[in-house]
Amino acid sequence: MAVYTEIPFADAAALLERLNLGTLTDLRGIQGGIENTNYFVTSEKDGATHEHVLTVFERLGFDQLPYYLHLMKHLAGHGIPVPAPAADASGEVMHRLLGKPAAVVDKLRGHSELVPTVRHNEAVGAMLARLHLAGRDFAMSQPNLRGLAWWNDTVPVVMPHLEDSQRQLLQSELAHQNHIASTPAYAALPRGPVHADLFRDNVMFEDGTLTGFFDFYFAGNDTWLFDLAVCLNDWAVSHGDPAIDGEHQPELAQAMLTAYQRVRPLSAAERSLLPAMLRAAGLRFWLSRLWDWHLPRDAAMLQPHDPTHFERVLRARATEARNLAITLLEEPALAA
Ligand SMILES: Nc1ncnc2c1ncn2[C@@H]1O[C@H](COP(=O)(O)OP(=O)(O)O)[C@@H](O)[C@H]1O
Ligand SMILES: N[C@@H](CCOP(=O)(O)O)C(=O)O
Repeated sequence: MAVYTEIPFADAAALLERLNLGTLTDLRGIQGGIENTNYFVTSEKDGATHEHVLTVFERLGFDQLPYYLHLMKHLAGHGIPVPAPAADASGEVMHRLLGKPAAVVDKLRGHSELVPTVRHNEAVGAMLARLHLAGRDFAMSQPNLRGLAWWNDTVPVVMPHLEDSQRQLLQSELAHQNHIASTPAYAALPRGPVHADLFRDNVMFEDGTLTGFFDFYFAGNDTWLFDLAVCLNDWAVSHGDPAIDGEHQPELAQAMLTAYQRVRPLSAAERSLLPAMLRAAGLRFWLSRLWDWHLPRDAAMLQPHDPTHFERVLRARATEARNLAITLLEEPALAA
């Protein structure tokens, strides 16, 4: 479940009224997600029915949210299918409900594809590249708050909860990522606003067609390659069966990479650092899952994901990443 804050009907109705979205007719808590309180809201305006998503932010504060909400607005304005946030009469897109920050965004059609095919991965790869290009003239900047600085702060916090082999993996990977971040090749990576959490459950499809990317609340300015690596580690690995969980799925990875590069070919620096970024993306989500698992801020408020899946992903990427990336990038279709 993901309704941490119960929103009274009257409060939601008053907010919709203020946003000129009509009269609230239905308010349904959404069972899904782990970070925020989400409701589907239905309203009537000028004889038509409208659907939106009302989010109350449980972790993020009033300082960080403008970046995410304005990025969504910017991308939607540039033709990327992203839920646009509703503004009040003064143009403000961040609102307040029960003392917490809140937003109302367009409801996307369709559902998530948890077992994607090559077609789904092609659609996501192409749209991700379009998103990166569309973000180039976004005026605001905010670091990826789950980036290297957070990894360095958080590794010592989770360390006491781990077994020796896990400690070793975490420490050596952090050292590797600190080294990579200091190299000229890393400095040469193109960057801009990135989603940074574009997992299968943050993309909608309807009848096989991509209808949108959502949940931008881990977005930030970072390398485009890191964003692509986050996607590859979720959309192109095995899930579920413990015997193969976390294994690379070459056909799915190839589909995403090829489609991405048709829109924006990777630079030489990006091609050389794909293995390192696949590891970085594995580390990022293993670490956040460990942190949620072992150090819940409030047990009643969090539904942590299983960290072991990303431990497997990281171990696999750390041992195979170089060969894997070389194979992927040597495909004739991708040769520069
Ligand atoms: N804009 C949207 N359009 C349609 N459904 C949405 C939208 N935003 C959220 N949802 C639904 O709410 C669920 C939880 O949202 P999510 O952003 O993943 O929550 P959290 O940030 O708490 O992890 C999603 O799985 C999806 O079903
Ligand atoms: N995608 C992350 C967790 C973030 O949760 P979300 O529901 O907001 O996408 C993970 O799988 O660890």
